[in-house]
Formats: sequence, C-alpha cells, structure tokens
Amino acid sequence: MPRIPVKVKEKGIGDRLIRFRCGLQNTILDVLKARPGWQEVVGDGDPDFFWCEVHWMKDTFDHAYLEEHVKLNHFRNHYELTRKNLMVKNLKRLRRALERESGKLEAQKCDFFPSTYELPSEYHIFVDEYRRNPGFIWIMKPIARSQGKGIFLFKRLKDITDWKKGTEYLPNSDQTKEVPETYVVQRYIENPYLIGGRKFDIRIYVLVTSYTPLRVWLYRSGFARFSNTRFSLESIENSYVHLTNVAVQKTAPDYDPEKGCKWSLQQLRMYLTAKHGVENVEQLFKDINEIFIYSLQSCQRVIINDKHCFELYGYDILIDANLKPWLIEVNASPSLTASNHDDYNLKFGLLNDVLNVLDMENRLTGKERRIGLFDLLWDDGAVILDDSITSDYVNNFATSLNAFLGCKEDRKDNLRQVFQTAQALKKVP
Ligand SMILES: Nc1ncnc2c1ncn2[C@@H]1O[C@H](COP(=O)(O)OP(=O)(O)OP(=O)(O)O)[C@@H](O)[C@H]1O
Repeated sequence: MPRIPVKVKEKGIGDRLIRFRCGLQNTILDVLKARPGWQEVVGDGDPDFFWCEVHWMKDTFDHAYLEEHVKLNHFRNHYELTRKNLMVKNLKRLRRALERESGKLEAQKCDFFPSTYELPSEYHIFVDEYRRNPGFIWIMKPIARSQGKGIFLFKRLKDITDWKKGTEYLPNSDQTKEVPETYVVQRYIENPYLIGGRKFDIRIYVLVTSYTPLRVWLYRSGFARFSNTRFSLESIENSYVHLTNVAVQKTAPDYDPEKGCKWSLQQLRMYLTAKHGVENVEQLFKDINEIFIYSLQSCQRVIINDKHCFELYGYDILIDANLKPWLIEVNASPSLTASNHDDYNLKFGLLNDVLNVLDMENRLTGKERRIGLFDLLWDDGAVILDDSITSDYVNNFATSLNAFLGCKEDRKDNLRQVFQTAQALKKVP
C-alpha cells in the first residue's frame, strides 16, 4: 500500500516521509513501521527520529550533528535519575534544599524512598544506621544491573561478606581486581500491601518532553506485577517471594504468562477503591503523582536539557500496607517486549501515544492537555487533571473482570467484592 506523505513544513522536514531509525527489535519497531507517513532509514541516511539504546547516547551523541527537528528518546545524562545510587543522591540533595528553604515539614514530602546508602563508599554511615536499627531487613542491589540480577536480602552484617570480597573487571585492561561491585543497600519494605497474600509493585509510564521548563506527561495505563508466591518474611532468600520483576517471576516453575502475574492499573485501582474507598485511593494516586514530580525536580538542574531529547520513564512504585507509595526505581529503558497479548496492546498504545505527544507530524496546537491516554501532569507548574479518569476505570473494569475469574480461588473472594462495588459505582450518575 502506498504511504501518504505527511506535511511537516514548520518543523523543517518538508513535504516528505518522516525517516526513523530504531535500535530495538520489539514493540517500538512495530509501532514505527505501522505509523502512516513514517519510513525506516536503511543504510547511512540521517533519521528524523531515532529510538536509540542508552549506550548510543554515551558513545555517539556528543559527536553527532542533529538537525533542528530531530528527536531522540534519551537525555544525554539520563542516568542521573535512572541509576539507583544517583537517583538517591539527587533526592537527598532535594530534601536538604527543601529543609533549608522551607523547613522540616516540607522536606518530609521527599520521604518516599527507603533509607539508602551506596556501597562501598558509604559503608561506614550504613553500618551506623544498621546498628541503630537492629532487626531491620535490608536489600542489596547492584547499581548497574537490572531484572533482579545480583539482588539479595539480608539481616546480619556478616551476610554481605561475600559482596565485600567481590571481583571487578578493570576497564582498558585485561586484569581483574579484588574490589566489590558498587551496590546500594536499602531498607527493605517489610509490610508491602498484599493482594491474595502476594506482593506486587506497579509500573507507571511518565514521559518528559523537556526539563527546562519541566514538561511531564502521565500515562493512564500501567500495571501491577505480582509475585508468584505468597509473601512471608520467613524466607528472605526466596526471590519469587520478594522480587516482583517479571524477569524473575517468569522463571518460577508454575508461571503462566496468560494468567500472568500482572493486573492493569485500572484493575488495581478498582480493587483498592472497593477496599478503601474513593478518597483514600485518590490520595494514594495523588501521592504517587507527587513522587514523579519531586523525583524529576530533584535532577532538573543536573540533567542536560536538549530540544532533541525526550524520555519515556518506567517508574516502579511499591505500596505498603498503610497505602503509602514508595519509589523503588526509575527505568530509562522500560521493557518494551510484551509478555502476552494484553501487554502488547498496552505497549503498542503507549508508544503510539508517545509519538502523538511528540507530534513530529505537526498536527497539534500545543495547548492540548490530554493526548491519547497521556495527561499533561506538569507544565512548568502543576496542571489540574480532570476526573474522567475515575469513570474510565469503572467502565474498563467490568470487561477485565471476566479474565480474572479464571484465577486462583484465594483471589476470587476479593474480586467478587470488587465487582459488586464496581457495579454500584456504575450506577452513580
Ligand atoms: N526497598 C525495597 N523494599 C521491598 N522490595 C523491594 C525494595 N527494593 C526492591 N524491591 C523488590 O525488588 C524488585 C527489584 O528491584 P529493582 O527494581 O530495584 O531492581 P532491578 O533489578 O533494577 O529491576 P528492573 O528490572 O526493574 O530494572 C522490585 O520490583 C521489588 O519487588
């Protein structure tokens, strides 16, 4: 089928197809290929749009000449927010600044990340805190790995002796040296919110199109990732209980990708609403939105703003038994590989909406506050969200419920209760 050329004169592309390049072979490539008026660059040609991998930014961005209109999916030093140790460093700095300028109460708004130290550099400060809080469980996470690799929980200091003996490869040399890999050690959240006895965390997508001024879009769909095994603090060495990453859970012997370990954000929101009421759940989601804004503000001055760059962040949030949200991590390259059919649809829709917000086709006025499932959350200041979100959740819920009824018995009672509430909510004019 012939492609229809898209007119984008004001952005300097002219009356021709938008050329793209894509460093990944997953949903994003499908979205780009399916987009009318877009064409993949083969060979050496310069693209108008490049979905690159993070290492490209490090290796090539500084030497690349980019025309005015060209767009790339990372900021040059994205790692200021997406590397575990740097994220915490920036958040601690913001907390100190708030305390200095506005007092302790204001600074407490940053208390959404568990107490964290970088190891080995902050080992002694950590040991002081460890001794002040005997009995706490801690989690060790390597700063430069993902998908749960290298993560473990511990209670006794001597359990991290092996880490202290670690071996590190020395760059630009064939040698290795007996130094430990850099980790963060973090207070483990021992009272996660449980559904059907299982722990979960939530993945929410946030799109930043500019850091100066800060412009943030929040995606309405997302998902909760459940662990496959009932939660217990008895077995802290069992990853299937404590780590909710899909990469970990899918290796569990009884993992079923279709029933899966995922709920959509809408389903989770309905469940929580049924249990705790609309107000408490709205407060929870407001608190989560504040996490996005504070964390982005914490690195706003250090991120190199560039008109060519945008970033689609995958936020990982854990909710505790008191409905308090905790920031676990921000991902610069959230997985765009789908784990099942619903996941594919979510990711396809998400990425298509990212392109709609970026508007390479120059169709929008620039005043839009909602584009597809993205809501403008921050535009150099807070943007008031409309409340049609809640009714969307209610409407989507009944459809999703059928899929759930095939799930395990211990979740069914909860779900029946949610279903009744959802029906009742639907009757509210
Ligand atoms: N402080 C914490 N308290 C409780 N659970 C935690 C904590 N930190 C991490 N976890 C659990 O461990 C999982 C993995 O942690 P994290 O996302 O930081 O690691 P990762 O290997 O970088 O994962 P990703 O694949 O998302 O990049 C989380 O999804 C969460 O279930």
